[in-house]
Amino acid sequence: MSDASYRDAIFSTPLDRVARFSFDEKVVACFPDMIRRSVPGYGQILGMLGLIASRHLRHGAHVYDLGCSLGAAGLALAGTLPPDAFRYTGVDLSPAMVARARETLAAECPAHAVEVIEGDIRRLDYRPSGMIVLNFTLQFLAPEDRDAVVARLFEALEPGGVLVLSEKVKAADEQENAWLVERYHDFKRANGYSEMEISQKRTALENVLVPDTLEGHHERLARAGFSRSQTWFQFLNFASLIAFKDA
Ligand SMILES: Nc1ncnc2c1ncn2[C@@H]1O[C@H](C[S@+](CC[C@H]([NH3+])C(=O)[O-])CC(=O)[O-])[C@@H](O)[C@H]1O
Ligand SMILES: O=C(O)C(=O)Cc1ccccc1
Repeated sequence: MSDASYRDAIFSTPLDRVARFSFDEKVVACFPDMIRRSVPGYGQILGMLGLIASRHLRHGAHVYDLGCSLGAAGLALAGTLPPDAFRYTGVDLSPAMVARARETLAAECPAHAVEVIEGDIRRLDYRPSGMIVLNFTLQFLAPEDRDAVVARLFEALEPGGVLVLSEKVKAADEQENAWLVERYHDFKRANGYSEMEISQKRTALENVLVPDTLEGHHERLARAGFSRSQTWFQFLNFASLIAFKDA
């Protein structure tokens, strides 16, 4: 097993048939580079997680990071909060991600209470938690599965708990959406992706990453029981929301 991280060149050669995007070994090997060059505001959102936790998390509470990939949210929390401040469970469906996340967290924050489990967030038996992070994960679930998952997360949160939900979003207005998508492609070009990479990845993500509107997210959070939710971050068509469970 290697802990090297590579530049994302997954869609850089022409493919006869572009397969559906999946979180396999090839993606894991270049994931930090891929997400940094492909998700506007990714680093800033992670940087805020520790600050949000230090304001909202009861000392020693449990935190879930659902669709944790390489455990970046766990690393961000451990970088801000002392070892006794929280217990962290990262969950991911991809065995390759889970293996790599375990190695990284063990090496980077050995004093913190962190674990990573391989599992499907649609079927997990959730334990009571003070904070739940869904950082760019809900967008990969089939739209018909999203309501039930968010409702179960509301039930798992303790009174006063928070859900942080980051997502690629679409605008309801067609012209507004087209402008955001075009500027997002400019953002990718500026980060070194070619026309071919942008277009082949777009094809690979069709029906795999299905964005909702921001309004759709707030409505779903309200249906799940959250009395209050707000958008605290947006950079082009990428946004992060926080939802509060009453104390
Ligand atoms: N049903 C599922 N159950 C569990 N995991 C899933 C499921 N479906 C997809 N995943 C996992 O959700 C993650 C989405 S990436 C999250 C980034 C991370 N949060 C980060 O802050 O770096 C987002 C992106 O790559 O744009 C992948 O690791 C999938 O295996
Ligand atoms: O790259 C894209 O087009 C995205 O929408 C973001 C992304 C980042 C990492 C994996 C899948 C999608």
